[in-house]
Order: sequence, then C-alpha cells, then structure tokens
Amino acid sequence: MECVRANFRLTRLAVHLTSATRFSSVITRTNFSGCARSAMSSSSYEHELRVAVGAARLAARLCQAVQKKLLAKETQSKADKSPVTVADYGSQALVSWALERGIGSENFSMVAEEDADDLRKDDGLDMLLRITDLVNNAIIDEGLESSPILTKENVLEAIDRGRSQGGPVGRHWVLDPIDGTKGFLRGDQYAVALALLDEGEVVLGVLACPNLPLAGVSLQTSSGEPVGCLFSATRGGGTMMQSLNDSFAPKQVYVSDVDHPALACFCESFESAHSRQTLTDQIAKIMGVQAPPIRIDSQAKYGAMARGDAVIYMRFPHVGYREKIWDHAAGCIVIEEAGGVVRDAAGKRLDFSKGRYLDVEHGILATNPKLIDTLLTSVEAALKVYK
Ligand SMILES: Nc1ncnc2c1ncn2[C@@H]1O[C@H](COP(=O)(O)OS(=O)(=O)O)[C@@H](OP(=O)(O)O)[C@H]1O
Ligand SMILES: [Mg+2]
Ligand SMILES: [Mg+2]
Ligand SMILES: [Mg+2]
Repeated sequence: MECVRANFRLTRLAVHLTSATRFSSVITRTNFSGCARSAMSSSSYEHELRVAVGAARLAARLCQAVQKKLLAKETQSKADKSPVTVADYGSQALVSWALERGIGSENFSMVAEEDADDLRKDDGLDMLLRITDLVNNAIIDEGLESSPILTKENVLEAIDRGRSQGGPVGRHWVLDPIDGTKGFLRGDQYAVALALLDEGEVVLGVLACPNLPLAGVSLQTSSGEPVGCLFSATRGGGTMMQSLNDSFAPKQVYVSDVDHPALACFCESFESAHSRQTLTDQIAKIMGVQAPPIRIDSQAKYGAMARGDAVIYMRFPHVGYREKIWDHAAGCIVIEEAGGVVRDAAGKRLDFSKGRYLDVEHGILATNPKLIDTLLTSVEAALKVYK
C-alpha cells in the first residue's frame, strides 16, 4: 500500500537528513525572491509573494544549517516547556528582516510564534550572540549584504516585530518560524510557514519544507531521494510547488480527486499529544478509509495534501488546547488554492481574523470537494461516541 510505504520512508528519511539538500541558488539583491511564478504573473500580491518566498527560503536555509549540527545545548526551555531552538529565533529574525526590507516598515505588522523575552534575560545572552551570528551569516551567504549588518539589538527587535495581535483590519503577516519543532529536533519534517492576512482573509501563503521529498510521500523512491519543497499560493492564483534549491521550475499542484474513501489515505500529526489519534482512527473507519494514516510533522502535511499525496487531513487537539493562526494560515490557503476544502468539525471555514488564536469547533479537516460531506458526516458520527 502506498500509504504504508510513505510512513516507512518518512521514518527512514530522518537518517539521511544530515546529508540532504544544499541550496545551489545564490539569491542576489536583484533576484532576492527566487520565485518564478508563471501562473501568478497577473495576480495581485505579486510583489508580496516574491518577498515572502525569498524570506521563507532564507529562513529555511538557516534551519537546514542548524539542524545539521543540532546539539542538546542548542535547546532552551520556555514557559510552556515546548522546545525552542536557535533556529526558531533565527528563522523569525530573518523573515522579519527580509519582509521589512522588501515590503517597507510603514504599517508593518506581524503575528509570529516567538518573542525575544527569554533572549533579553542575562542567561539568554550566549544564545542571542549565536543567533546574531547565524542570521548575519545567512544574509551574507545569500549575497544580500557583504558584511554583518544586524547587531544583537537589531535581532531582538526583528524577533519582537512578531508581537502584533492581528485582527480583521489591515494587513498582517503571520509566521511560524519553525512549525513542527519536535520534528525539527527529531530530524524529521518541519516547515517555515508564512502567510499574509488582508482584512481578515488569508490572501497569500508560503510553506518551505526542507525535508519533504520532491517526488511525493506516496511514491516509491530511493534512499537518496531529493528533498526540499516550497509551496506558495495567493488567493485566486492557484498553488505552486517548486524545489527549495531551484532544481526544477514551479509547477501548479492540485489536491487528489479520489472520490471513494476506500481508495483514500489520510494524514495527521506525528505527535499523538497534538491530535486525538483514536478519534481520527474511528472517523476513518466510519468513512471506510482502509489505509493506515500518514503521520507527518508540521504544515508539511498541508503541502503534501495539496499535491495529492494524501486525500484527507484531520487534526483534533486534546480538549483545552487552543489553536494559533500561524499553525494553519499558510497551510490552509495552500490546500484551498489547490482545489481542496478546509473546515472545522462543524463545517465552518477557518476564521483567521480573531487575533492570534484560531477558534475551531473540535478540530480541523481538509479534503477534496467530492469527499467533504462524507468526511463531515463521519466526524459527526464519531464525535457522538468519542466526545
Ligand atoms: N498539546 C498540543 N496540542 C495540539 N497542538 C499542539 C500542542 N502543543 C503544540 N502544538 C502545536 O502543534 C504544532 C505542530 O504541528 P503538528 O501537530 O501538525 O505536528 S507534529 O506532528 O506534532 O509535529 C506545534 O507547532 P510548533 O510549536 O510551531 O512546532 C504547536 O503549535
Ligand atoms: Mg512552538
Ligand atoms: Mg507551529
Ligand atoms: Mg513554531
């Protein structure tokens, strides 16, 4: 079964990550975006998209470098005890810097996961200096500047530009500098996830997935398979996938058109603490899905689904957990523009206009238009048993 092979390969993939992709593209001041998007040429948000793609690629490059030499001392706990790495902070600082450089600072607003509080403490200084080095090296390596330009104070400011509350008015960038922190630390899947909200609607999304196989997670590939995908979407402009290292040109991708559950496979969180896997198993059973789930960390799941690797996505956090907008905004538009449907368990579209949190009924679902009604009916039936 393709889905079984996919699970096996994703586990196996971790072993090969350290020798994986090295970016070959050199982004200069004039072609900073690295984006060649034919389908988007006439759409609005074209400039924002180019800047966002460039920012996400730059951050992904830093993440790849850090993942290679990840050491225990590079982790630091924060109030919620989730793992935070220098790459989280470095990625956020870089995206913030690149967006402000490309878009301008006037009315700039960003809702991002991390803040610099821990780095401003005395015992955060070592880490701050390391992050400052990493960020400057990433900028110099890309040919964007020839000498270090960010001081440690600049880095703190760049990270803290992500403190916006978002909301229904104006434009807000939405950033998860590393989505799937646990996957990143494990050497598995993670994503740099960047979206743009305009008057409360997600209008643009970029997912850089450095460890996602280019050939798809449901195809037989060799152990040396190329990895590193970048998905991008703008409202009305479709979803494109390109390689992070420019080894192939962007192509438009679409969700699977499988219309029978028996032929469908679903994807969900790798971490059972992040989604109720007993409930999702039950929903799949009621629906008639026979294949075991593909478990992938992070919004790489949304990218995989957008190109048809899986037909259904389900996420049911444990009771009491509140979703954040940066965990879904980019992924949501990437699936919708690939022809998919994203809903909560009550069948409502996700509303990203309420601030930093995303309030959903029970959980988040995605599939193609042919299967959404069956999926919602199956969810309703399963929730009657497993509240
Ligand atoms: N308890 C709990 N329940 C639900 N969700 C949680 C929980 N804790 C964390 N998170 C968020 O999950 C993000 C990781 O996304 P996934 O669950 O899709 O990936 S994974 O399989 O868990 O790696 C993860 O994103 P990052 O923090 O960016 O890694 C968190 O925002
Ligand atoms: Mg986190
Ligand atoms: Mg996240
Ligand atoms: Mg994160």
